[in-house]
Amino acid sequence: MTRSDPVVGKPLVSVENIHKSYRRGSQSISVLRGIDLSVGRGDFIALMGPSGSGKTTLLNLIAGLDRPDQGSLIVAGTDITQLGELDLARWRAIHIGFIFQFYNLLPVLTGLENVELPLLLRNLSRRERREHAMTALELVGLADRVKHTPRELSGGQQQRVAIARAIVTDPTLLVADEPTGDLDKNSAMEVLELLEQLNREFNKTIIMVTHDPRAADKARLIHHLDKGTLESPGK
Ligand SMILES: Nc1ncnc2c1ncn2[C@@H]1O[C@H](COP(=O)(O)OP(=O)(O)OP(=O)(O)O)[C@@H](O)[C@H]1O
Repeated sequence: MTRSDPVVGKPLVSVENIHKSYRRGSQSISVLRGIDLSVGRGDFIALMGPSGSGKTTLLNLIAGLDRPDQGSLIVAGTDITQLGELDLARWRAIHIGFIFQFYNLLPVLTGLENVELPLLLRNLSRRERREHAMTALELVGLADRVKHTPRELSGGQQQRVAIARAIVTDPTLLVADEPTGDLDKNSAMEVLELLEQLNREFNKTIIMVTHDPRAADKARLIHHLDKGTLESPGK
């Protein structure tokens, strides 16, 4: 990953008139109702809104984990609504780094092995994989914890391992769903400062779903979702 000056500009994510509903029995629940959103390269945005307003649904659509019923989703130059399952999975592996609320680390692997995982899909030697993973772990401040398994680490340390895993492939976009939702105040602040550093120093584009106003405060722009529609951004 290269260190660079912050550049906010050309949209990296362009969401147009997205609609999404889920079926529950015979009922159809409309979750997103005509969302338009543009996220610049190098931007850091927070998605806020009441529980059930559709934040995770929108994040998953942008990250290519789910598909909209209607609308276009241009992310990193590709209309991902047009990709088949296999191409979409390949696209995700190249372009998206995922950070989840509950870290989603594999408990039987060490921190280093967890961070190496996304690199198994790349054409790299074992040594190269190790070097890349070590660099990512150094960046998140965990070079001295690489042999620990997740249960030997605190929540904040586990989330930092998860962030190292998310950045190890140098993805175009980082998506974080409640990254501080399971952390105490101090660990949450460390994780947020790390995200802020990735955005400012490494120009990583970040979309973060959060309920936490302190987390949203770290973003450059806050978008509010309410009942499936987006309000004008504020900050
Ligand atoms: N796979 C699914 N099948 C059926 N309904 C779903 C599915 N995923 C989400 N929903 C429903 O869609 C609505 C929006 O969910 P979503 O998780 O996007 O909201 P959210 O704003 O992220 O909420 P929270 O803040 O509680 O995480 C909710 O009513 C939820 O129950």
